[in-house]
This record gives sequence, C-alpha cells and structure tokens, in this order.
Amino acid sequence: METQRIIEFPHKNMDKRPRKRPRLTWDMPPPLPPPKVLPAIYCGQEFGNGGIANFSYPNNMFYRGIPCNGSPPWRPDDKDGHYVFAVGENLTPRYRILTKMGEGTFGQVLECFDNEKQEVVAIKIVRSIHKYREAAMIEIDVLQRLARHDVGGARCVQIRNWFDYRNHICIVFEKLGPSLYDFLRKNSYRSFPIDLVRELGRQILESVAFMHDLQLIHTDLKPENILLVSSEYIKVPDYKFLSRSTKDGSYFKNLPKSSAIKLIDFGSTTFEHQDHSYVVSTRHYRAPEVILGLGWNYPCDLWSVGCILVELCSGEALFQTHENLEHLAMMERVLGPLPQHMVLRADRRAEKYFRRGTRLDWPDGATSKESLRAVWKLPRLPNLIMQHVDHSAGDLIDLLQGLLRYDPAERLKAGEALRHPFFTRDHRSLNKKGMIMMF
Ligand SMILES: Nc1ncnc2c1ncn2[C@@H]1O[C@H](COP(=O)(O)OP(=O)(O)OP(=O)(O)O)[C@@H](O)[C@H]1O
Repeated sequence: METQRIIEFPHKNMDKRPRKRPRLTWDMPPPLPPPKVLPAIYCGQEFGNGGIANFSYPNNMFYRGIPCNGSPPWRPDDKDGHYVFAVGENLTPRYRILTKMGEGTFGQVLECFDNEKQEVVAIKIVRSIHKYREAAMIEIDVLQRLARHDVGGARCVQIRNWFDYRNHICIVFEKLGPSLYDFLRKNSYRSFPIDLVRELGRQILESVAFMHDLQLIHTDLKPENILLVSSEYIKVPDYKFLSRSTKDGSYFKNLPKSSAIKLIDFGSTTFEHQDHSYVVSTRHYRAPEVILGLGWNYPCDLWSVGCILVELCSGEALFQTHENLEHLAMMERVLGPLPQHMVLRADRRAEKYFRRGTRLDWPDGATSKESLRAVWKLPRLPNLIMQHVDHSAGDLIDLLQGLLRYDPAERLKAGEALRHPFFTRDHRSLNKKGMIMMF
C-alpha cells in the first residue's frame, strides 16, 4: 500500500519480487451457500457503537437524507469486472474517493472520506463477478463474527459498513497503515530487528489463536495481509550496512513507530467444518499437507506464520518458488526430508513428485539450472536464522522448528507457540550489551 509518508523512501533496486503474490484462481474455495443477501441496489449493515442497523433502499435517490446526486455517472466496469473510478469523485454521496490503496484478486481498495462520520476509511470494491461477490458475502459474514468477539478490535481489521453498489459489493473498513510486505519492500527488503519480530510474531499468533478459537481458519496469512495500524515510522542507522555501501546508498533503515498490527483479507477464511480438500494459501506460505493433497486444517495457518517470521528476520520470502516440486525440494533443503508417512499418502496429483513413491524426484526432476541453484543456495533453517539474528537465535530456531513441522498433527498450535520461550523469556537480559533494546 502506498502512503504519503513512506512513498518517499529511497528504494531503488527493491522490486526483486512481484508487488503482489496473488492466489491462483483455481485456489478459490468451492462455491458455498452464501449468507442471505438483500438484493436491493443499496443494502447493507452498518456497524457502530449503537449496534448494528439494518437498512435497505428501494432505490438509490436518498441515503440517510443526503441527496444522491453526488454519484458519478454510470460507467461500464473494466474487462476484469473492476469498478472504474476517478480520484476526487464520489463513490456514493457519502464516500469521496481520495486515492487507490491496493488491489487484489477480489477487487480494489480505495481510500475514501466518509462525509457522514468525518473520517478516512478504506473501501474494498469487489469485482462484479459472481464468484467474487459470493466470496465477499462470506468475508462480510466472517468480519461480522470477528467483530462480535474481538473486544477492543485489536486483532483483525474492523468492518464499518457494507453495501451493494452498481453490482459491486463494497466493504468499508477502518483505515490501517502499510502491510508488512510493503514496509519491507520500501525498506529495500532490510530485515526487522529481532525484538520487533518477536512483538509482531506475538500479535500475529494472538490473532490466529483468536480466529481458531472461533473455529475459523484464515488460510491466506502472508505479510501482505498483516497491516501496521499506523503509517508512522522512524529512521535508524543500519549497522549491518554501515560498513559497506548499499545499492540504494542508504545507511539508514526505517522502522515502524508502533508495532501494532491487524490481520486483513478474510475472503478465503473457512469454518473448521467445511470441505478442506482444495488448494489454499498463497504459494510461498503454503503448507506441505496442502501441496501433497492430504487435506488441511488449523495447522496450515501455523505453517504460514513460520514462513512469515523467517521473512521478517531475513527480509526475503523463505520459499521463493512458483512450482510444487521445487517448493518441496526447498522445504527438504531447509528442514530435512519429508516424513515417509506423508509421502505415502500423497494424492494422485502429488505422486508424480516422488520416485518409487518414496523419495522426492530431485534433482532429476528439476526443470532448469536456475531451479537447481535456487534450491541449492538455501541454507538449513538454523544457519539461515543465525545469518540474520544475533541474540535469541536459539529460541527463535526452536520456535520455527515447531511451526514448520511437516506433520500438521505435530505442528505447534497458536496457543502453544505463544507459550514458547521465544515469547516468554526475558530476552533483554540476554542482549549482549546488557541494554534494553527494543530495536
Ligand atoms: N483496511 C485497510 N487499510 C489500509 N489498506 C488496506 C486495508 N484493507 C486492504 N488494504 C490494502 O489493499 C490491499 C488489498 O486488500 P485485500 O488483501 O483485502 O484484497 P484482496 O483482493 O482480497 O487481496 P488478495 O488477492 O490477497 O486476496 C492490501 O494488501 C492492502 O495493501
């Protein structure tokens, strides 16, 4: 997400990875019966201190007494079903479009000014395509459920309102800051200090534990879907880079002023009891049981958290791949061999990645020298962490080995991870200099 503040970062040479790592379209969950939607042009629910107010309008001439003549003329959507807009115009009479904040599989997110509440909000305008409209209604259902239980609204983004406008479901959210991915990217992929990683990790796990307690599985945890609450940042000397010139010539790195974060994007969230056989998660954060077609459940979120924590420490995605065999080979390189009992149960599509049904077909099955090199250059997990972390590396490695356990039944649960010494030990006293260092 671009924000006024961090748009000024010096960040040449930073687009090593694509800006957005989208789910593939076939990763969409199979159609579920959507929650009941009012079919009116304008319909929605507003969330506020006074509780939930239902409203629906037979036509869109008036909205809470405000004349609707402030809406722009109707224009056709673009070829992908995205709403076409101009910055500065009204979305509806209530919301004025300030800027575009992001785009995803489901639609666009616009920064808007809410004339009624006199505040800036983020509005997700969902593509006018049936399957995305249905998924958006499920996301609203999940958001409502989360809002009912998230006292203080500290864990997940808060929904303010939703409505159906010109065949686009629009979800109004509180406006948050940049995503962890955007922050890393605009900082030339410089890693976060370990104490900040600990604080971010703790909050991510608390949010995941909160969702799991509600029988909800996020299924798409990644740095893009974890937003800092504030856009403010500070500049600190980057000791790692002081000794050598960096490509962007900067000896400073930016750190968020506040570590508060919230989860977003509940478009792929599922209930524990639903069908769990289809492919979930964005590639880099996808658990082995998903790739092997073994079915998945809560533990797939914990695998993603493990990958995210490594990325926050190193600045780069752990498994940078777009292909299953290479992905499994990378896992084996970093974490050791896959357990036989999982390999033997691999489904028909995944069987082909193994020789005689037991051993990964690697390096023989590699498609290119680049692929071989990409796998070969990866270090073992402890070495990878020790390259980036000085104090508390041992605790972090042990935590990651629990989160990145191949067997989902053995993987740490969110609550167990929160009780790990990486979070509970007083690491300040372990700091070499004996100083209390937050960053
Ligand atoms: N409440 C918010 N405040 C600020 N920015 C936001 C907010 N919600 C979303 N964004 C920005 O918009 C982007 C897209 O949002 P979101 O992930 O919800 O869309 P999506 O279409 O579901 O994406 P995906 O392709 O990952 O499923 C985010 O990565 C983020 O940069």
